[in-house]
Amino acid sequence: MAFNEAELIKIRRELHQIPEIGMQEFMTSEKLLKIIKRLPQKYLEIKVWKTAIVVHVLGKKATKTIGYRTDIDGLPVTEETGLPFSSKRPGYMHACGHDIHMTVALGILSHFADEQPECNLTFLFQPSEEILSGGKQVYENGVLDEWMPDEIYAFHDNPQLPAGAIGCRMGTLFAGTCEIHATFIGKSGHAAYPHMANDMVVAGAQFVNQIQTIVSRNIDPIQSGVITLGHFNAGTTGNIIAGKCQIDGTIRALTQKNNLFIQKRVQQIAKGIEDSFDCEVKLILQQGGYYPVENNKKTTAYFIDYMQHNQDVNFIETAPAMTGEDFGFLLSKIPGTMFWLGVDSPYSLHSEHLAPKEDAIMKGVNAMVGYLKKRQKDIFAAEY
Ligand SMILES: CC(=O)N[C@@H](CCC[C@H](N)C(=O)O)C(=O)O
Repeated sequence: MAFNEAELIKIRRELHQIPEIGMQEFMTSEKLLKIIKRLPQKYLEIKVWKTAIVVHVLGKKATKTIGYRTDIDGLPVTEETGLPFSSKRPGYMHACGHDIHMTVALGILSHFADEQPECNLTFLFQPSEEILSGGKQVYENGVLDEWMPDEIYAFHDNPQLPAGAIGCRMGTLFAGTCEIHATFIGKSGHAAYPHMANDMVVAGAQFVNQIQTIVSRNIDPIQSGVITLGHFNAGTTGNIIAGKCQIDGTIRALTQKNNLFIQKRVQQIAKGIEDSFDCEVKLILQQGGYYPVENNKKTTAYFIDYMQHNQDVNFIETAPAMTGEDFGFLLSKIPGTMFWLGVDSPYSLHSEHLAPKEDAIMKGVNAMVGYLKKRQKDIFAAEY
């Protein structure tokens, strides 16, 4: 029997209590595996790679494979929701809702473990979406190879949409991102003798200010980009000149062209700081697999049409968002569609207060089971 709503909510709460960060999702992966092994195994084959799990469901007419991906990692956030099933791991939380993502995936899988699908289905329980591009790692290590999907789907939960609503759009859904890690190395010294030191607070502050001219002065205003430098650390106390400064941040752009252009400007500015402050700047720009999430024309038109015409689905056409997702990498290799699932919360993703509404879970499962059934039938009909 497919999991019912009460069973899924129980699973979600158990997963919520054991958040683990990217590539360290050991308890999560073990728990998922236990749940998957409770399902009828007749059509299933399971493969484990590090903390990733791939489940292949053998279809009746196994010529095509549809993929479905969920991420499984949590964040280094101290939960402050006050929920009775709050994180049991201090300092870690499912603050991006991946516990909801995993639960919906299990709900869909449980349906097709019970009722054999027409096409093959490949379910990917993917580690490390927030850091280290888990999707890229899985793909490049050949983990999907033997069950490679012909098309693939995934969602991200969205606190700003009503619980259970499906949001999507043709074209780009999310930005491509790139992490910035900049270390400024000068010379520390006494506050009274600046001429004998090389002050990295001043160099770092110049870097921050100059970076903020990239989007405002170099990007076409009709397009968009964001550079947020969320971490600045320098010095120890007020009367010592800091010889070192560490700045970390992230670039976001809706096209890969603009992302690469911003990366180039960050490099130029870092070089300029090095020259003008006579210091060393170690700059690391890390994009990994965080490409813009570009929805495939064909699968997305089909997806939107199905959701719009399904009376049980509250479909909302959404604008592009500056959030990032390493599903962008998988979509650069496999045609497919990413969408939002509304979870209705006044708090944003990554907030320590985020408490997604659980009635989104069953609505998400039903929408996707319905979609996958229809899609399989139509793929099969088109083939024969
Ligand atoms: C949905 C979401 O919040 N995704 C993350 C992805 C992180 C990308 C990477 N670590 C970076 O910061 O560039 C996001 O922050 O948008």
